[in-house]
Amino acid sequence: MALFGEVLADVFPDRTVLGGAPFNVARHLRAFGLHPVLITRTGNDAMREELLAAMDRFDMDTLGVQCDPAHPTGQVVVHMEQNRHSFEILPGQAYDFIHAGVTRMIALSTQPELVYFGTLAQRHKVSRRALHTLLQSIDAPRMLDINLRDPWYDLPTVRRALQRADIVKMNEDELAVLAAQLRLPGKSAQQQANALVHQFSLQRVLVTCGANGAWQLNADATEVHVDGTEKHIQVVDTVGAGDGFTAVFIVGSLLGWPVALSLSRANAFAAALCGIRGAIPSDQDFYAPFLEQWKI
Ligand SMILES: OC[C@H]1O[C@](O)(CO)[C@@H](O)[C@@H]1O
Repeated sequence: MALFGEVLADVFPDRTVLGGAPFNVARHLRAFGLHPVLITRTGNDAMREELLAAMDRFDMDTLGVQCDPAHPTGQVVVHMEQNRHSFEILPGQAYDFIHAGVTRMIALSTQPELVYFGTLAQRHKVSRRALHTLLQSIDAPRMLDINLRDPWYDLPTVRRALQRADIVKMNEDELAVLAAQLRLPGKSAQQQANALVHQFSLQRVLVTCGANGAWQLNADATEVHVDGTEKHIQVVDTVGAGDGFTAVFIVGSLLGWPVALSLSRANAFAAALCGIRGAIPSDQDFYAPFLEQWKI
């Protein structure tokens, strides 16, 4: 698997944790026994050293982590208000300058069976170009994680990303934003997702609804819905819960789990992530009950 986009430091009021959706998804995939290659770029700074050390601890491949001499490793300040959070995403970060030529070499040498990409790393033309090169170099299904981050997206980029995707994941708020901005016909979320599937020739759309579960709509209009997990979790923050969901969904797709099972396992894992600070656990024990229960 190749995952393209940002790696960054999520700076919480009490501590700093590594983050960025492609990194988060890659970290989980590795813990679940897959071999993700993260294509990203960091600064030549202490944060890079921390990231490489963490990736080494997590047994992740660092082949795709480029080094930028002029821009810092990404940072996001996470503001917390009760159980809600907002992101202050800084401009001019190393992940905006992912190099196209290097990306192509990595793509050709890894031959991934799935490519994952999001919208944040497309805010700057340099990384947009690298993503374009990646998608041109590889013939594999493409998963787009919508991840709308105000003010760092625009409609033409989102539209182009949708045109290039086979599978699209978003949360229910993002679907509502897309429905308004793309003027998708239909009153219900399902009708709007169906319009999205047809307008962009998608295989499927995956929509998460937080504690209320998730659903998937396929190109043939069939829908699979699962309720949220009943287990009570003491929420620390919900940052990265969606990325955990995505990772388990990918594992399920690659291992051939029935869709409903993938969705409910993805929900359970995402809920557990809400019980820790930031998007990724610092040690492997966090994954043990899931690995055991899912027999992977
Ligand atoms: O994209 C901005 C933010 O989104 C996350 O990836 C979670 O999905 C954070 O780790 C990051 O700071």
